[in-house]
Amino acid sequence: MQDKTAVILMNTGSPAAPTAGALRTYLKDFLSDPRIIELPAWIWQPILRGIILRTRPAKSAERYKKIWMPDGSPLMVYSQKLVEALNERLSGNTTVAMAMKVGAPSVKTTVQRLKGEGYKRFIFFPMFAQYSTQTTESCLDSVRETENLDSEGFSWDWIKPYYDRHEFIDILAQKIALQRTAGAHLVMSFHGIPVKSIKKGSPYEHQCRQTAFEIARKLNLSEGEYSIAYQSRFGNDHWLQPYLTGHVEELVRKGTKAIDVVCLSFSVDCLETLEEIGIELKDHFIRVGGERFNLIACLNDDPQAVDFYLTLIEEKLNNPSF
Ligand SMILES: C=CC1=C(C)c2cc3[nH]c(cc4nc(cc5[nH]c(cc1n2)c(C)c5CCC(=O)O)C(CCC(=O)O)=C4C)c(C)c3C=C
Ligand SMILES: [Fe+2]
Ligand SMILES: [Fe+2]
Repeated sequence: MQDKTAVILMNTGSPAAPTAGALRTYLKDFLSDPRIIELPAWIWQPILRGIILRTRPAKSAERYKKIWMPDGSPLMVYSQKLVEALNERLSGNTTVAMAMKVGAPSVKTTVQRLKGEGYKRFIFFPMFAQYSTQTTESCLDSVRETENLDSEGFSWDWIKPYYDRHEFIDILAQKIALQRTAGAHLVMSFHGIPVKSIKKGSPYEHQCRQTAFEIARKLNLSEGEYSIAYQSRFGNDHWLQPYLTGHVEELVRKGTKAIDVVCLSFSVDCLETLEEIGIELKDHFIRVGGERFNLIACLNDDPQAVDFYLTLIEEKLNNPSF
């Protein structure tokens, strides 16, 4: 009989509550990750502790309050729904759980719990379609830091980025087609990262563009009907361009009055989609002269997405090299 296998969905994680105190703990952890801020600690930590952690927690808490759900942050609520949907479809020796890079549940506590329940094989599934050191690799760092995963009798592997998988493209194209508004320009938004990461060899930009081009091809969109932009710039470094805010201003200047925005770096809706795009960007678009703004939902626990994630999990389960 095969060893009991646990599949662990991974994401960045959310604060425990939409309060300044919880945000301080969360941001301290998040922004101390050398994958996120690639500066030597002796330069970065005084800035983080002396400036950022004095001002950002309260501001971020106000943003989280706007989108917080009765059961928690949208990221955690949708991730939990995904875990439940996948568990309903998997039987026998395989279970699905989640673990977050920052906050709870951590990889360490999740693995400890599952080991206690007799699980021997672990498949980690970073829920990011495009590879980046800031997300995928940061999640894998916490796996590597988890004690005894490589010890006798245990094994682990991970599911690779799926930015160009035809099932993924097909599902997204279908969702976009269903949620589009007539005559609107489609903005495909990806999370930004610093350009210096690309110069060091990150495939992230290439993978984002592949996702976008494949979706555009599937939807038969011509060049003027869609565009790519990068959201959420943090700090003063050069990040991937065009920056989303300036990009929508430019669209309005050129006469576009209606846009649909789809956020393709995220598997589930979160602060960065619901508040940053759905509230802040929408307000900005209307303020600068836009008329119709429509945010297309992430895949979340959509049944077709669940089918696709099952395919990726089953491919890994059946991989004899595991
Ligand atoms: C330099 C800073 C950051 C980089 C680079 C970055 C890349 C990056 N992030 C995501 C996805 C998520 N980020 C989330 C929260 C979050 N991210 C940063 C900073 C960087 N991210 C901060 C400071 C925060 C905290 C929130 C805030 O105060 O702005 C989240 C969680 C959101 C939630 O709902 O809880 C996600 C998801 C991607 C995909 C990405 C690069 C590819
Ligand atoms: Fe982020
Ligand atoms: Fe962000």
